[in-house]
Amino acid sequence: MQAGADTQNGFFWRPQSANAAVKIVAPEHRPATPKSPSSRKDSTQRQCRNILIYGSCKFQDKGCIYYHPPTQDVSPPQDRPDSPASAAFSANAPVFIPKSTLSVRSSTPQSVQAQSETFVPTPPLTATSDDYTEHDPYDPYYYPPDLHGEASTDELAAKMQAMETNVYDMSVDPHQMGLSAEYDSMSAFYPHPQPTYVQQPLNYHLYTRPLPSLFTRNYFIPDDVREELQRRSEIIRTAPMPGLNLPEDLQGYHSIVPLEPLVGEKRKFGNWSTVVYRAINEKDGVPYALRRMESYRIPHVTAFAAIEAWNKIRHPNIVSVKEAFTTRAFNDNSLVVVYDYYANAQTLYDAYVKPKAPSFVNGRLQQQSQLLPEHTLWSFIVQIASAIKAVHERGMAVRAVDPTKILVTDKNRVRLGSCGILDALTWEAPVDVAIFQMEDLARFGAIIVTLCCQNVAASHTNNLAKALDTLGRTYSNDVKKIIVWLYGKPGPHKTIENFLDVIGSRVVAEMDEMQTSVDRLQAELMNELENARLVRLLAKMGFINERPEFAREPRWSETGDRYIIKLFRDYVFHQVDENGNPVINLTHVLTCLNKLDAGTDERIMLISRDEQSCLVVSYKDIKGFIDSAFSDLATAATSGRM
Ligand SMILES: Nc1ncnc2c1ncn2[C@@H]1O[C@H](COP(=O)(O)OP(=O)(O)OP(=O)(O)O)[C@@H](O)[C@H]1O
Repeated sequence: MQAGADTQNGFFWRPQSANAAVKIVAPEHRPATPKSPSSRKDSTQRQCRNILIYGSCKFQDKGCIYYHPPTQDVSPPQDRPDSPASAAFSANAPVFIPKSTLSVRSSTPQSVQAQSETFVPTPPLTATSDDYTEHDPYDPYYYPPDLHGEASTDELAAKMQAMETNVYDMSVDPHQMGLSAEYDSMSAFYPHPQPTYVQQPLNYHLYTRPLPSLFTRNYFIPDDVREELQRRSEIIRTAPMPGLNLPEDLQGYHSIVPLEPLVGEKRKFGNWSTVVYRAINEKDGVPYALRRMESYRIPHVTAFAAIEAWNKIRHPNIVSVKEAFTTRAFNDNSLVVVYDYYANAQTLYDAYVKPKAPSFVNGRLQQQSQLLPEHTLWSFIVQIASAIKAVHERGMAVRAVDPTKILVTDKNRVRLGSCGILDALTWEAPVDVAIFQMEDLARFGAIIVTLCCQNVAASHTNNLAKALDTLGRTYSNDVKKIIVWLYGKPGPHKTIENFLDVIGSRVVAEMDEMQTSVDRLQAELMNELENARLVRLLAKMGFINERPEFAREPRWSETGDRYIIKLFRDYVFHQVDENGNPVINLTHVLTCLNKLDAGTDERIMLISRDEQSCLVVSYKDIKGFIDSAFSDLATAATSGRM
């Protein structure tokens, strides 16, 4: 049923809610009586507004021309404009005649905005007749001269609009908004007592920066970041290849996928054959990397003590060790060590040392240049040094400082992997941690040479002189110095702490880079902050709106509360400008949805598609209608009716 179909009174009214649709009609032209050319002339027939508002009129006996009923007839104003009683009163009010044009469908009228509770102080109910001045009670667009001086109605409306924009920001000083004159004049208007403004609690649902007016790129996650995250997400979800004959369940891990080829030459870790798998833990649902040492029978449970020690180390440049166990699920005795999994990770060797296949550049097949930029090299040096320091400080040694055991898990982010395995495998051998720590430093030097020369053989001690000569052509003297230091003879001063002292300025530079990177990511996060909840809200509205099975249901027709949801959808998405062109304004959409999600008391005017009726309703009400409609749908779905 269309609005206005209620032929009896020309507007529909729903007693179950405080909202009322009001039919829009052309202004009624009352014939002027010959005796009263101006509307003021019949004012003695009309009740004085001061009586309605303040209970008395100080000009009653001083020439006020309006009707003053006997004292017992006067009931003081009790209802706030937004109270249900007041709303019911307004529902039965005379036909609403909009003053301004309604060519912009569903726009919030200024008259509604002007009702904003936050900034229009309610006059104290105890006000005496001395506190106000005489005014024309029958001009609904009247503003006291004090309030706006010489400003036009439009100017004042614009200021009210500005106040509306900041209505939720209680921290904003009205004087900063250029409203000082209005505020001061309002104080003069209600001098005794001053109205008290209650500080509302902050509503963080509204504290967003939804400023994009169009769907420009700047407001969304950059393509490269999104693609990388998407790729990782897909890799995590890749299903295991059929026919690999892998166990379905491995001590609480399932969906086992090998991360390296199972055919061909077996990979070696020292003397042991090894394979790395990705598997999902059934308890937490998180993917982990499982390194399996094939055909290895652990002689004693004390070998696991080393894994426990590694389990306690948490460092941003070390792949954390979760647990270790033995298994016969692969039809042999295997030792499995479980690590954190980094989707799409590469080893340092694969990323920067392994020769790449030649590729076509400008139509020519060319060898790909992989030369590591010096600032990236220093970043790797600082990160690896920091990881080694964390291990040495605990009286342990890494023992797996090798380009094939260091993972590149993000752009220029490296982590020591495969930690703890050698400790578990060689638990019986006598341990001299100091020697292992010296070895860590020497291997660290070898990694730097390998990265600079892109050749593992260059890092062998007998090739060092030639390697230094080669890398000296590309890299600074500082790089050469630290390589010499790391390859140097062991001694009490050759510690990772001293090494970090030597490269102190590079550490500071790396720290700056990290902070900048965190800032950048946080900025990205800010852009994405609201998306999740707004998408949920949009999904709800999508489920509710335009369901064909509800086409004939009374609750969805123009008299039902769910009709409001339809109109609200139009208000949010289908606005048109004064020329009838669609308004594509993302800011408007985000602002509306944020207010809807927060369920604010702010009221908006919804207008029917035929522009024959309008409805003033708060976001809070609309939120309630959407929630109830959606829960009805959900109930119907679960009970199998849909
Ligand atoms: N924790 C992990 N998270 C994600 N991927 C990993 C993890 N550990 C290893 N990998 C991946 O598993 C694959 C095999 O790892 P592995 O350490 O055996 O490297 P490799 O290049 O095969 O070295 P090697 O030649 O010594 O066997 C590599 O592609 C590596 O990126």
